[in-house]
Amino acid sequence: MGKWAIAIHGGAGVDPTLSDKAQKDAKQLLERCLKLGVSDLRANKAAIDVVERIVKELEDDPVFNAGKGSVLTNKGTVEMEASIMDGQGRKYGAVSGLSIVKNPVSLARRVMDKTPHSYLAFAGAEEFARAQGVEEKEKSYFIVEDRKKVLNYAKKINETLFGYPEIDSKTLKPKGEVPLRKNAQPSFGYYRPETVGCVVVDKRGMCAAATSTGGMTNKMVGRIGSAPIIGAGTYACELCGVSCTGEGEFILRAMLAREVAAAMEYKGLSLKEAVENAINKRLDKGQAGLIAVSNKGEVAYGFNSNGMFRGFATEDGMEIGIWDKMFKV
Ligand SMILES: NC(=O)C[C@H](N)C(=O)O
Repeated sequence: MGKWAIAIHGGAGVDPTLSDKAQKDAKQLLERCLKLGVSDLRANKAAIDVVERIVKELEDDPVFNAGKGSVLTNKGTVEMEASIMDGQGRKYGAVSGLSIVKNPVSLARRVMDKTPHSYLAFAGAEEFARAQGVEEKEKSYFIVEDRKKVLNYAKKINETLFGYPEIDSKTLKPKGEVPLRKNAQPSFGYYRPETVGCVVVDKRGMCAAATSTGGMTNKMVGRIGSAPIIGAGTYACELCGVSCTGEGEFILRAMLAREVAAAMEYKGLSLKEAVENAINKRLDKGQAGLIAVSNKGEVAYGFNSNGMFRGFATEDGMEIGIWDKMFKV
């Protein structure tokens, strides 16, 4: 039997004014999810089942931007999306435009397992969800108060911002100078990214990846980001599993997740080298991060944002971090 490994993220780009309590809540959630993943892996569960289970947990908790607690569109609605990929056979399923499905990642899994297709969106995806009997919730279940405040704030200020301005968490106004986006691309703010993802290699050396998100605050209704797109937000093959987070438009252009796998496959780079290559060379613009595992049981991560909620576990232990440093737990 080979070495298992698991990594999770709760989004790249962290509000610099994030309270200690919010940081603690995020770390506790990451730790709880890692522990669940570790016990599943020790019990010989398959990588694809573990990534689905852990992303479900992350969706159910309002701490991050996925499932309950998703960020809001420019119309104040929720449009969730998710994808899952099994490295064994390179099978993939994705969903977008969900407003009542409790666990988008599980619907993505059903698209992969139970349809001849790979990707369902909006009304068709929700019709499929109903036919499958997956759990649904009222629209209000997904919307938490804090996300409304952030949407109002995003609407009030200049929409062509780059990354995070320093935000005073009480007044929700920028502290000091607001960094203006150079070469503005997407014309919406970038607040509370916090997408979630999980990558796993199980004891048999099988890799899997899953990513789930509400997208970006103030996104146009109908906008699809990187999280559900194969090769951009999520990728898994025989060599590795990758989940990305950050400014979707740039992740899409870079095909960031596939870039890690391709560098390993065709250039023979190690997992760590391939991750560094993707973050440093393929992301010319935009803030993003990613987590990855290899079929040898290695873990790697990288980000060019001011931080990334993340954690990983191997037989050697468990580490969690938000800013530059990782801490053993
Ligand atoms: N925070 C994120 O990771 C957002 C996601 N990549 C998107 O573009 O929707």
